[in-house]
Amino acid sequence: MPTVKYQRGDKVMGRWPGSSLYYEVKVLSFDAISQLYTVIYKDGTELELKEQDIKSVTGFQTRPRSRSRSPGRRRSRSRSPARTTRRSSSRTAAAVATAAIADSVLSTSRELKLKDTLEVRVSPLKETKAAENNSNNKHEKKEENNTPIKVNEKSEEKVEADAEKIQGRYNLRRRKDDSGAKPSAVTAEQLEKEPAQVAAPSAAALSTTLDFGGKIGAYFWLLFLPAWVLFLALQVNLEDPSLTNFPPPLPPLEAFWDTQAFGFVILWILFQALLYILPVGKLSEGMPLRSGERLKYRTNGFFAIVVSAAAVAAAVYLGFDLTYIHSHFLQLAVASFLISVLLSIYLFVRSRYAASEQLALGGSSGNVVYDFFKGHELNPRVKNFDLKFFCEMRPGLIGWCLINFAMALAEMKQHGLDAPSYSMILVNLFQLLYVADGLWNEEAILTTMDLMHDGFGFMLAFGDLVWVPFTYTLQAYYLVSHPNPLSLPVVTVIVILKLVGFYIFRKSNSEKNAFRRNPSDPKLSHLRTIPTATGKSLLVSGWWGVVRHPNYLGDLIMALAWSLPCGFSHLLPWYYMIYFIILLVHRDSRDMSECRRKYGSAWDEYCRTVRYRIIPRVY
Ligand SMILES: NC(=O)C1=CN([C@@H]2O[C@H](COP(=O)(O)OP(=O)(O)OC[C@H]3O[C@@H](n4cnc5c(N)ncnc54)[C@H](OP(=O)(O)O)[C@@H]3O)[C@@H](O)[C@H]2O)C=CC1
Ligand SMILES: CC(C)CCC[C@@H](C)[C@H]1CC=C2C3=C(CC[C@@]21C)[C@@]1(C)CC[C@H](O)C(C)(C)[C@@H]1CC3
Repeated sequence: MPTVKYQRGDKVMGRWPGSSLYYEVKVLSFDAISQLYTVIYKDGTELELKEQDIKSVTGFQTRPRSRSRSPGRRRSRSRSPARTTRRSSSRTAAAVATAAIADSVLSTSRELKLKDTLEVRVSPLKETKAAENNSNNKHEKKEENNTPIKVNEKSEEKVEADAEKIQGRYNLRRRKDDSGAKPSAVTAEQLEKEPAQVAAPSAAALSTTLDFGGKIGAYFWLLFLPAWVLFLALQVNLEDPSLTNFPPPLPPLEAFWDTQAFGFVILWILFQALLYILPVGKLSEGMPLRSGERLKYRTNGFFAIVVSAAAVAAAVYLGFDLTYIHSHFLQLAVASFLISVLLSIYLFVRSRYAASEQLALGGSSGNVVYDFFKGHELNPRVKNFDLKFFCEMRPGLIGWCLINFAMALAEMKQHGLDAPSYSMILVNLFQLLYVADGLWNEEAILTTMDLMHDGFGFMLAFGDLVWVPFTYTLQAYYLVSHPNPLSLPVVTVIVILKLVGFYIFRKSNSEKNAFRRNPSDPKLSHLRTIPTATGKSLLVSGWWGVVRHPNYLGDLIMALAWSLPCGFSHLLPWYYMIYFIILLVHRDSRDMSECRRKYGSAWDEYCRTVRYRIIPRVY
């Protein structure tokens, strides 16, 4: 850090975002582009601060306070993270944040009513202690959902809202670093005893660690993913689709391209775009961005799938042969691939001109190939048209159902059936339910990792436009030429399995979504939570108290129910299940690092309380 005011390793006073309180912090790094310092508080919480929010220890003076304060508040206020970690391990940055937020709110609003509420709110020692007890699996004392108080829900909401606003105003930024560093593992003692180690981590540790195998990985995935789709598309048509048939017979080069197929894909995307922009349905707010802004999204996905179904029915009625999709699967996939590449190039170029506030943290490695692959801009929009949201929820997802339906028609045509087979019906209905449910609850996608954290680049563009419609449909495609008759009892068992998975998936996703949208929701008041330094809490009972990713568990059970109708003669229809296990295990570990960095010791406490990641007592 050559020309910056504070150097790596300096002990300085850092303002707690949203408050006028300063705590001792160590400078870890400085980012010349964003002009932000990454600092570490004594309890291990890492934040990014602007220079104006940092003061040198020597020049620092405690602000004299003339306002009268209750003993509760005084006690809470007098503790810095530093003192806390040394004296009482129960005091986390969460408590500090609560005090800080309350302090700021009080400074700006002197309404007596709010102050009264905050007097209760800012006595977090007890609650934090309770949370700690929970973490030791004692759970005797129930921590209420709207911890630390359950006195005045209205005021609580106001405080949450203020906290959000404040965070936005102060541009609170987290450090993107996938090194797996555990902030909470860095104790005050370490800061005292091993300043060199903590204050000056290696360059490697400080540099942004890259997902997906880094730069080399990006080259690999760029080549492997399209090749893999091609491989599967060629395999599924073989009489004996098997890994032993490698390489599958390649068709002549000209067979890969069909201008008409390309035209159909373009038409489909335009049609979906038209439905997306229609002023029908709700305008939902996304989660607050770093700037504090909340983007609006037109969540009319269910309307889009209903209109699409009507349009497809009309086309069939008018004589369009949908089995074209079966016979031109490869050409449609190639056309979609081309579109995803063009889109990714556009996204990459525009990300170069995007303001730093609009970029995803960690999306920039400086390496063109990696940045192209991973995506850099968080919410690329053309006017109000959100490209990431649109691509993730519309053409590919609804296209998946369209292709499945076309496979059912192809099966009937190929085998001269009056109706599709049981296995085909199950696969079609199960996956239609999954997609329709996703579109019905479209707002919930706004609290998922992809929308909140990931940049939009090749990985998601390809994933949304090629991977989903052309690999998630392989079970239906497989059944066209590999019938698998099912008895009614087997059908019943598979249906029950699907419903169980769906119940877990939907309930857990809705619980988290409702909690993130309104932590004071009375319907969730029976749930225990852990407060965190960011002002957000973590659910520690209910679905999110069973395992850390109950939604993944439900999703995996559903995936099993999708493969079972295809039988056990080949591995290919089980491909989705295998891929999905790998994807979700990887997503879970990405999310773990992200949450650990975000929530520090509170996350570790959550992990101690909820020990298993996806499958209770197994994993
Ligand atoms: N079919 C498919 O191909 C795929 C399906 N999916 C499905 O999509 C859905 C979304 O998945 P994904 O985005 O990966 O992950 P989640 O919806 O599980 O989101 C993870 C986020 O939830 C929040 N969170 C974690 N633990 C808690 C807790 N205890 N209390 C409150 N909030 C918590 C954190 O965000 P914060 O604290 O910042 O709010 C965390 O980053 C899942 O159901 C998944 O199965 C996902 C990928 C592919
Ligand atoms: C190409 C890569 C190897 C992997 C790309 C991953 C993407 C295909 C998935 C990432 C997250 C997704 C989600 C859904 C579809 C698959 C992708 C895009 C989802 C929209 C499916 C429907 C669900 O109901 C959902 C919960 C809304 C899903 C959200 C995540």
